[in-house]
Amino acid sequence: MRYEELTIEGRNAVLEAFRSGKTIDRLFVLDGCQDGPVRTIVREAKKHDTIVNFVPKERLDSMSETGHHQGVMAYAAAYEYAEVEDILKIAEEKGEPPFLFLLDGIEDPHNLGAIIRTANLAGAHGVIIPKRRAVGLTATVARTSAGALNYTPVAKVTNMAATIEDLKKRGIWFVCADMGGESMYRLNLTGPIGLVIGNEGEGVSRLVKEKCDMIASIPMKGDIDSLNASVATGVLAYEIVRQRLAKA
Ligand SMILES: C[S@@+](CC[C@H](N)C(=O)[O-])C[C@H]1O[C@@H](n2cnc3c(N)ncnc32)[C@H](O)[C@@H]1O
Repeated sequence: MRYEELTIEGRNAVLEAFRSGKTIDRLFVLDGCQDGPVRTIVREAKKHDTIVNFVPKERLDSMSETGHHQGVMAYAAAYEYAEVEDILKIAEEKGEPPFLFLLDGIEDPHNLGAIIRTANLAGAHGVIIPKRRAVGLTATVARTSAGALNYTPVAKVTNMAATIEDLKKRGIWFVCADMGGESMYRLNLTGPIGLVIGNEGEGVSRLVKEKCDMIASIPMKGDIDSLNASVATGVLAYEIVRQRLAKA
């Protein structure tokens, strides 16, 4: 495991962090804020022996990375990046064929957070992101994931193409999401699978695309050229879920 500092902002994200057992060092609450959800969070903090600081709005605003603290912020001791092996182990323990998301350079933290949220709810075992030229696990990512980041492991790798090559040897098939591929409705997406999603501007890099076994497209009928990366992830992930359920 590798560690990074993490600021958690927003009521839902902070509450989920407590409930998932994450170690929260300090909780900051807007002075005078006493409504039900905030009282629940403060109760959780006391249960976990977390220091609670009541601070003025200006202090919270100056600490906030996202501007959306909703009167509640927390410092987590660390965020744990998983290893790819940890993700495979989760699939094995659940007795399920691995279902992974590989993000080839997502830069927008809102997209990454939304994708982690989808990964969690679609039953993906983990998310793999590259070390360079991509957003990492920031406070905005944590907040946008709506707590999913506490449950869905995220691994960082140096070389996405090499990771795919390695995982292919272990029986995982890779489907590249791209506008110029085969309709996703005609592909068999039921086996151990890695869904590869491209960068918001450049799409999936040539090297990574070449390593993939299939290229899947979501049919588009409108006038513009592509879906948002997190929307495309959601649509494809749920086609994978549908096919797996239909086969079960
Ligand atoms: C905003 S798109 C990238 C658009 C970029 N201009 C390009 O030409 O690739 C971000 C990613 O979302 C996925 N995506 C978007 N629309 C898609 C579609 N209709 N079918 C499959 N994947 C799609 C792809 O993985 C794509 O790389």
